[in-house]
Amino acid sequence: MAEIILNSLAHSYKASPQSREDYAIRKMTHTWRNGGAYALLGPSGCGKSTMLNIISGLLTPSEGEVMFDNQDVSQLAPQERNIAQVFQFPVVYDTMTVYDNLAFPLRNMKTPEAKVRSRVSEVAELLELNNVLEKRASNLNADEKQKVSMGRGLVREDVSAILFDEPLTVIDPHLKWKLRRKLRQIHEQFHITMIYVTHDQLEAATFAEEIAVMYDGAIVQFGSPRELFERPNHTFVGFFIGSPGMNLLPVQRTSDGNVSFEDMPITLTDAQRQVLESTDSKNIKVGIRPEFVHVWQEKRGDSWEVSVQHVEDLGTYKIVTAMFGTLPIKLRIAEEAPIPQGHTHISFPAQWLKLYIDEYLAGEPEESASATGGQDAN
Ligand SMILES: Nc1ncnc2c1ncn2[C@@H]1O[C@H](COP(=O)(O)OP(=O)(O)OP(=O)(O)O)[C@@H](O)[C@H]1O
Repeated sequence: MAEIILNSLAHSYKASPQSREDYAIRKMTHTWRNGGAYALLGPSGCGKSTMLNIISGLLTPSEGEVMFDNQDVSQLAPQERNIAQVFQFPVVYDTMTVYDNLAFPLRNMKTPEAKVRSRVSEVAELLELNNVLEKRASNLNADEKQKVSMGRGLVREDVSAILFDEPLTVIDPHLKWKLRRKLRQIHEQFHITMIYVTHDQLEAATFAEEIAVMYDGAIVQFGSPRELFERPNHTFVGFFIGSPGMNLLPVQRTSDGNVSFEDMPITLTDAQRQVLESTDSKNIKVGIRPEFVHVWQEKRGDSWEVSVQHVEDLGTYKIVTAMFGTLPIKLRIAEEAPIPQGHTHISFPAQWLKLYIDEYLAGEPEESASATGGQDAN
């Protein structure tokens, strides 16, 4: 097991990168603590696989260092790094039995056969592969093959970390949930550093204690699922996490230090006003999650009227789409709440109204500051 530090890391697939766009990973410093269960979450093409391959040594970064427990492993080959990697598609030896596939990484390290037996049977039991141990891998279905791939990652006790690159893609939907829970259980049992790449927020939240959200080659936030939900550090996190994502409203400054959206004044907190004053950026947004918008039957002093466009009944709650000025916004209302018709009134509780300057969260009270990715500018 190891703490993994990515130190001023950057990667470009181009021989002589010129601009920011030429980098698949923009310069960043990030620590994956020893024994943590992490998810690396982001859309297609944001650099997740590139980062995993740099950690495992399949790829040498163009800049920066990879440290395992203070040892610089940047120049070490994958086999010297003691990392297990499970890919999207199964990697098994078709001609071997399941038992021999699982035993392979241990035998490679000249582990005594008695130890191989006990470890293989432990992992086979965890992954419910006991009944197929004597089968040839070529006779397995896709689910079973991927379980064998995972088993080969899990069988060695001495690995520094296990990296999973969208490992459940080929797995039958009803088995996915079960396997995710299983991986979590395995983590609790063995406390191995695990990094799990996915573009699915639910998958990330069920597996990980902490999630690194990656966007455009950078980790834009690193935090618990709750932190990402309640305090998105970047507009992308607000938009990407949650269902539906955060409402983001482009706003203008007003002469009293607050902001307005399409001439509707929005009052900020003192901390938000202060930080707004300290910059002259014109890229200003406010964000509020559909869950936190207050919906009122009657007009109130601090409310705005919106016109209801659409109500989607999702059983335990409803999602209302309403026009706020010219912008459609989403409101989440409880199952038992009256369904707004025609026009309704909304307000934004100060605690949940977030300010974004140049897409990054600004003006939050210090004590609620969450961990961030610590990315350098590039
Ligand atoms: N071998 C390569 N050569 C050139 N460019 C590459 C290569 N591999 C990835 N890229 C580019 O690097 C960027 C990051 O890709 P990467 O595969 O790391 O993203 P990802 O988040 O894992 O995406 P996905 O979820 O689709 O696998 C993308 O723009 C991609 O096109």
